[in-house]
Amino acid sequence: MPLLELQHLKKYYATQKAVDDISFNIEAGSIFGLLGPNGAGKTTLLRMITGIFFPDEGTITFDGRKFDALNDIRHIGYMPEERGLYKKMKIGEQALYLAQLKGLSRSEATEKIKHWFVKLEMESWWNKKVEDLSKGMSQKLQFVTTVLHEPKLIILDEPFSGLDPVNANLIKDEIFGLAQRGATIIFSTHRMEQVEEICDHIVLVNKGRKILDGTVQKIKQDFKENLFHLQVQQLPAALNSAAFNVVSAKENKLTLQINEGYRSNDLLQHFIQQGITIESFHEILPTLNEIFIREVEGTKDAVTRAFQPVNS
Ligand SMILES: Nc1ncnc2c1ncn2[C@@H]1O[C@H](COP(=O)(O)OP(=O)(O)OP(=O)(O)O)[C@@H](O)[C@H]1O
Repeated sequence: MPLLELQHLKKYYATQKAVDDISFNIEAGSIFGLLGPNGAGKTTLLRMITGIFFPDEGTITFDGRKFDALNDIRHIGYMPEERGLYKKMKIGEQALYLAQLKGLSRSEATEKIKHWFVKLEMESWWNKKVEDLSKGMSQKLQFVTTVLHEPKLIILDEPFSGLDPVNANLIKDEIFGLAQRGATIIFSTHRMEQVEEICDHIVLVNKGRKILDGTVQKIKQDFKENLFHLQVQQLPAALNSAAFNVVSAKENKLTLQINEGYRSNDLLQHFIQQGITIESFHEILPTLNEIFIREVEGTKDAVTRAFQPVNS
C-alpha cells in the first residue's frame, strides 16, 4: 500500500517549471530514491511533500488521506541538505528541544536521545556545542533529530555527505533498520552507488519531468545491452562467431555482446566446442550511474561507450 501518492504535481516559479506534472507512488516501508541532476526539481518536490509550500496544481495523498501539512508534519522527519542546527546551543539540549517540537514529552525525548546517542557512539557529546562539531558529527546529530520521534516518513537529502566510511555504514545500517521497523524512507542524492545499495525503488527527474520510475532491478534489466563477461583458460583459435561481437579482449578476459536471436548458450557452445575451459561467465548489467548519465545527458550507450570494440 502506498504511504505517499503524488498526482500531477506542478510548481512553477516565475519563468521556471521547477516541477512539471509529476506523479508517482511511494510504498509504505520502502526505501525510495529521488534522483536527478542539479536543478531537476528534487528539492521543490520535497518541499511540497513536507508542506513547506503548496503545489500550484495536483494532489498529495499521505497515508490514504489528502495531505494535511499542519497535522501530518509530525509523522514526517526531514533532514534537508542545508543544516539547520543552533550553533551556540548544547547538543543534548538541542536534541531535546527539537524532539519536544515534534510532540515528545521531555522524559520520553531524553530516553530516546540517550538510546540513539549510544547507538551512534555520541554519548560523550551531550554538553558540547554544535559549533564545536565537525561536519560529519553534525550530520549524525541531524540524523538523530530527524528520526527521534519515529516518523512514518523519513526524508533524507544527501545524508552521507561529510561522513567517513565507518560513520556512513553506521547510518546506512540504521536506515535499513528503520525501514524494517516499518518507516518509509525517501533518499535524495547524486551518489548513484549508494542508491544501488540502499534503494528498492527509484524515480529519476530531469528538468521538472519524471523520466524513470521503477525498481532498481527492473530499471537495470530495461537498460541492459546483452553484454557478458567471459573468462577462459586460453583463447580459442576461432574467436569470431555470428552469435556475438567481441567488445573487448584483455588476455583471457572477454566482454562479449550477444547478437539478436542468439542466447548465452550459443555463446558458451562456441567456446566449449573448441575444447576451451570456461573459468567464469556472467551478465554485465549497466550501473545506475551509467543509466543516469545516459538518460540525463542523452548520450549514446553508456556501457558500450566504455569499451573499445575490437572486431568491428
Ligand atoms: N525560489 C526559486 N525561485 C525561482 N526559481 C527557483 C527557486 N527555487 C528553485 N528554482 C528553480 O527551479 C528548478 C528546480 O530547482 P530545485 O532546487 O528543486 O532542484 P534540485 O533538483 O533540488 O537541484 P540540486 O540537486 O542542485 O539541489 C531550478 O531550475 C531552480 O533554478
